[in-house]
Amino acid sequence: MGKLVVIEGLDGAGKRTLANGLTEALHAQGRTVTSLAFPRYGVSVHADLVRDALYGNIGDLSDSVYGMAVLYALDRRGAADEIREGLERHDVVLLDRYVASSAAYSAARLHQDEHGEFVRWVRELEIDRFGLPVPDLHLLLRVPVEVAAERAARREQADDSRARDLYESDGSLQARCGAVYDGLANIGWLAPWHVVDGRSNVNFSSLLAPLFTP
Ligand SMILES: Nc1ncnc2c1ncn2[C@@H]1O[C@H](COP(=O)(O)OP(=O)(O)OP(=O)(O)O)[C@@H](O)[C@H]1O
Ligand SMILES: Cc1cn([C@H]2C[C@H](O)[C@@H](COP(=O)(O)O)O2)c(=O)[nH]c1=O
Repeated sequence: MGKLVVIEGLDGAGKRTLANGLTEALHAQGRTVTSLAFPRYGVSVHADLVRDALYGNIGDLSDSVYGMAVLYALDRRGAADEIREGLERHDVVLLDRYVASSAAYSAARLHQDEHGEFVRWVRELEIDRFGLPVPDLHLLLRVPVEVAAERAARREQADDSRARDLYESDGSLQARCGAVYDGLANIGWLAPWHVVDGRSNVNFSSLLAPLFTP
């Protein structure tokens, strides 16, 4: 049975870049990896509705924290079998964002913390009710909010298709979200968390070692 590894962090933190590095490091160790990134834009109708809402194209939908969270959750529910199959066939299923993204962003939008009502609700919905697989490990890619914002801004300049959405343009939301992520990591919400400093060079071997100790 493979390991379910989830990368979490702020918009622009460098999650995709870390996922690519980890995949290379796992391949270099002779291990097989399959990856998914949530929301699954272009694959899931729920994810595409999320994108429309994040760019203000579905009226007041994005005002509803729970409405948005249900769309994110349905996207993941639609991927549950693929994740389970991936775990049967591969050493690692690597996810760029998962249930903890909803916990962190939505709690931050509601000005709640890791102990709040929303975090409890999202676990009940996605894990208990939808039966989504529980991660073996979260990697929290931690960078100061200003660094993440600067990286997102640079990427926006370089790539027209990556214009910042409602959440990405909200600096105060990103700051609160960073605090909720820290809180989730602190209490080991849902699964173990390992904090990765996104400003230093990542030591992939030491990140991966705990996953494969006999
Ligand atoms: N360690 C790093 N140092 C400097 N720049 C980086 C680093 N990691 C990523 N970047 C750059 O920052 C930008 C954002 O990186 P990336 O797309 O990996 O972030 P992300 O967390 O996946 O973003 P999002 O959640 O918004 O999709 C990219 O332009 C990337 O090249
Ligand atoms: C999966 C997921 C994401 N979010 C937030 C995080 C981002 O601000 C946006 C879009 O994600 P992307 O990585 O920039 O494409 O949505 C969320 O609130 N809940 C989730 O479950």
